[in-house]
Amino acid sequence: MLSKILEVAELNIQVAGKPLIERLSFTIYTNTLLCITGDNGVGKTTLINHLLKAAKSTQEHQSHINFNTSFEAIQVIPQFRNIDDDYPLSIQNFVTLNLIKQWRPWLTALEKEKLSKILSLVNLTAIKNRPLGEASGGEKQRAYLAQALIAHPKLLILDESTSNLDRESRINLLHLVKTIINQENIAVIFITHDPELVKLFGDVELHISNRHGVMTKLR
Ligand SMILES: Nc1ncnc2c1ncn2[C@@H]1O[C@H](COP(=O)(O)OP(=O)(O)OP(=O)(O)O)[C@@H](O)[C@H]1O
Repeated sequence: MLSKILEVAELNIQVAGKPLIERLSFTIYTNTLLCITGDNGVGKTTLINHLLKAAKSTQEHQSHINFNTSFEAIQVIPQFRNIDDDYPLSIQNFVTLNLIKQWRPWLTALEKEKLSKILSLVNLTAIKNRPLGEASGGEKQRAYLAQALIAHPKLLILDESTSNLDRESRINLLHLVKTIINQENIAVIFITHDPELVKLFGDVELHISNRHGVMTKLR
């Protein structure tokens, strides 16, 4: 059964004293890929930052934003990441960064098993010892995905994660995300400018324009 992960009701967001988003309402459920679309500058990233701030806040004043999950169960793959070509950490050590709370040079048997399962899920087992800096764009995105997934999120947020990938890699990544949504019963918010991906993979679309959001059920 689908359960509610987040409910937004009549939300207004201002930046620099000016309204950016007005009276936005939407709900996101588990096993759902919600695509957020809209022109550059309509406020997609600002909306996500606003939601995350609300999730982190322990105060009850967030009556317009109701998370049914803890802040710890939300993972974000941001739009930009500083991974240079000479970034030395191996793919598996990069993924592990989100697995253990305090650094130590070993993993327990259970942690090793988790790591191996996730690396296999994102098809990175064969190159797990390769420095992340040497990985291709698509492999890097799969490593980011693995790093997020190893924390067992209930909500995963992808901010334009496919924008630097070619068409085939974009489609492969979204195929993988869809598999994970159904396997792990999670919800995914995917900010994108790619109408083909929305059409092929989106369950619902939240389109923002002129400060307002319109929800469309896609399948
Ligand atoms: N702290 C801030 N102070 C002033 N303006 C801001 C602030 N944060 C964001 N903005 C402005 O709010 C608008 C929305 O920005 P945002 O990055 O959320 O858009 P976006 O829809 O994610 O765009 P893109 O598709 O280009 O990533 C932009 O005009 C931006 O310059």
